[in-house]
Amino acid sequence: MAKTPVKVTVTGAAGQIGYALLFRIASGQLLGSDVPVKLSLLEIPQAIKAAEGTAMELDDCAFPLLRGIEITDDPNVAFDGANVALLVGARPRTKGMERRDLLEANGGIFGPQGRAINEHAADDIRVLVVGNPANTNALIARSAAPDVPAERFTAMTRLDHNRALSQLAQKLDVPVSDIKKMTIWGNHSATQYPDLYHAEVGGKIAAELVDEAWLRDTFIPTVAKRGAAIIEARGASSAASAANAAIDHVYDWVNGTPEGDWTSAAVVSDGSYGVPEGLVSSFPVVSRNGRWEIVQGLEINEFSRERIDASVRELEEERDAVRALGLI
Ligand SMILES: NC(=O)c1ccc[n+]([C@@H]2O[C@H](COP(=O)([O-])OP(=O)(O)OC[C@H]3O[C@@H](n4cnc5c(N)ncnc54)[C@H](O)[C@@H]3O)[C@@H](O)[C@H]2O)c1
Ligand SMILES: O=C(O)C[C@H](O)C(=O)O
Repeated sequence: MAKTPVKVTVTGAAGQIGYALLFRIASGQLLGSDVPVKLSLLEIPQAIKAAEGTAMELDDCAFPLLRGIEITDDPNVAFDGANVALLVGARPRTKGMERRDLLEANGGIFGPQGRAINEHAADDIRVLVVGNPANTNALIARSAAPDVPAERFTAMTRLDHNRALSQLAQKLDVPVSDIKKMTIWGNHSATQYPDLYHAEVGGKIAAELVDEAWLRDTFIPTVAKRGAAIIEARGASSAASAANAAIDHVYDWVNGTPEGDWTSAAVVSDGSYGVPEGLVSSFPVVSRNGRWEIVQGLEINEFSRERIDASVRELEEERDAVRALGLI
């Protein structure tokens, strides 16, 4: 029997992540090689023409799973019947812009998008926020969508997770596939905490396989500041690796994480590990039956506690700032 196409809405579709993402979605890598998709591209009016150009290229790939492309500058149209929403488009920080201005400008994007999702998306909508500041943008969108279960709003820390896997694999000279149970805690920012006290390599705890100075002074800052290092090297922020992480996040969410392992995602906190309820914070998670579940019962040592708390404090400050602006 023919399957109904899944509607995937991508905002900021004409941007650099959009360009790295759309072809992979259309080829079946987001949801599965037997799942037909319809793409909806949301852009600002000035970028609609560029989005049309990308759509022409998508057509020219003749992807068997691609069942239609819609291009619009209206969130109510873009999210109408959407099953998956990838919120990539955001207002970048420009020269002279204060953090408050950045949060306010993004509130003007993610509030209306959250409302449009609330009113028009399909009942099974799943939202991944990529655009920065990703965790707090997800909080804003979620607050604007009271009728959508909170668990459907997530923000992306899978790129940080993948970066941590690669850094550790290179240090230990092992394939990435030998590493299990990596965790990113907190915010997608320089305060994030990549945790080696639960990660396992060949069944051994990773923190016991590296010296403490490397863990503290090299591993953590390299992972946490990798985004800035990419910008410095490329002259533009990460695009293909960010798109890859978005694909990994949604694929696992829909299809489940492998037994005996977990991944990292920023989800709405239920109070686990002392993270205040409602904050969108990164945790170790598994996906079962299409739902993220926070891995429970991990022992958190003092070193980890301090770092998780520092990142969560930053999330609380961002939450308080958007609350003061009336955005949540
Ligand atoms: N979470 C992560 O791990 C991660 C990693 C890399 C980049 N990012 C963030 O992702 C975002 C996008 O990055 P990029 O490199 O693609 O940027 P980009 O500037 O190349 O593209 C952004 C696109 O968003 C569009 N846009 C702006 N406002 C919009 C709106 N209201 N509705 C729809 N589209 C809108 C712009 O027209 C532009 O085409 C940035 O905020 C970046 O910081 C996050
Ligand atoms: O866009 C950025 O500021 C960096 C990005 O979030 C990244 O982690 O690569």
